[in-house]
Amino acid sequence: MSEGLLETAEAPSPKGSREDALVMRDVRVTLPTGRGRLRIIRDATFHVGKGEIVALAGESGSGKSTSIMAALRLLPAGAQVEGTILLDGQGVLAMPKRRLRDLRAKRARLVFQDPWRSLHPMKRIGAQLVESARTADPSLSRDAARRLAEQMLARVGIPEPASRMNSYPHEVSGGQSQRIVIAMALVAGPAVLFCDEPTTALDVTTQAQILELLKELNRELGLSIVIATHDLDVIADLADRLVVMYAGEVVESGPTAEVLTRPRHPYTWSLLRSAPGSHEPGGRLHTIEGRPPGPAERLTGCAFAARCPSAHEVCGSARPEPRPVAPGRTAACLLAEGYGPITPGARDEH
Ligand SMILES: Nc1ncnc2c1ncn2[C@@H]1O[C@H](COP(=O)(O)OP(=O)(O)OP(=O)(O)O)[C@@H](O)[C@H]1O
Repeated sequence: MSEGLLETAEAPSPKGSREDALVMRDVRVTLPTGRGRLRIIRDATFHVGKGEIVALAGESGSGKSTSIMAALRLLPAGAQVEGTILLDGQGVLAMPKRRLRDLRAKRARLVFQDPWRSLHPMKRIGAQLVESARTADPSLSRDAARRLAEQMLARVGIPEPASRMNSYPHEVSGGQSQRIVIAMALVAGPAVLFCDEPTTALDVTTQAQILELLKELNRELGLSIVIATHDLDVIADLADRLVVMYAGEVVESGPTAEVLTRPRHPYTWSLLRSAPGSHEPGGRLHTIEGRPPGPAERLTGCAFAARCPSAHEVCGSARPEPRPVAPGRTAACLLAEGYGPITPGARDEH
């Protein structure tokens, strides 16, 4: 778990520095299962700059949630995490439990897909907000915490916040609950907000409103946001940078607009092609054929090779490492550098 290299990094590097909100470097996660210990994350490297919104994208099971839980050290008992994780400038993996709890109460907060997971059903909303504020700052008086809670409820768009404080979670809608969960995070004054599919359980209109709220909070408070999603449409408008994951690996990363318009990894290209809204002129929606390899499968080459429209023979036997392919961009594809941008039918061209 060496952090030596990062200590000397001054300017933001492709792999991040202590100045970043989050640095994940060569992170490997294994989990104990009925089938033995399985490797869930393989050498994942990415960073989230201060004030940046970074999306983790990929199909279900690609390792987005596990990466977030590893960053917060919230993985189930028995999980083994190797590599380097710096959250708000602090090494997470060797951190004593008390400091870790402090970090999670104040500086790094998590918003789940299901707001009910964060709200106590039997406690009034106001009491939960006050508790969150006072856990983060025990010097805060009950009155000051209530005022802050009301302010934050208003900030996230809850009408009549003072009277809402007296409601129970079951008395508000799903969209409002998610706003309340975000307010619960905000009263702590966090530096980083982790959002794991924060809008998947919501209807389309509410989804758009929550995403707009996240954007505003990022702009106004300088909040760094890490958002896991399998929905490329969601991130296109929200994220500054995109980290694409496949089978527990980071296969591509870079500024969102660039990655979405000129993907350098065939998986990103396939994902884009399969996204709703990217219909071909005939109106056909594509799906990526086949399935990603599971964590129990032994890989000799590229994890995407079996499904890749551009695969060469070498892809089945050589494992690609993420490499810089343009300023601020990486791709883990043997073809990304030597063969230029990935396009349909690329295999036929070589
Ligand atoms: N506690 C666990 N025990 C065993 N395997 C797990 C556990 N948690 C996750 N996994 C496995 O780890 C892999 C990555 O899961 P993860 O939930 O991180 O993916 P994801 O990209 O967030 O997917 P989703 O979009 O469905 O949430 C999957 O193969 C999953 O089955």
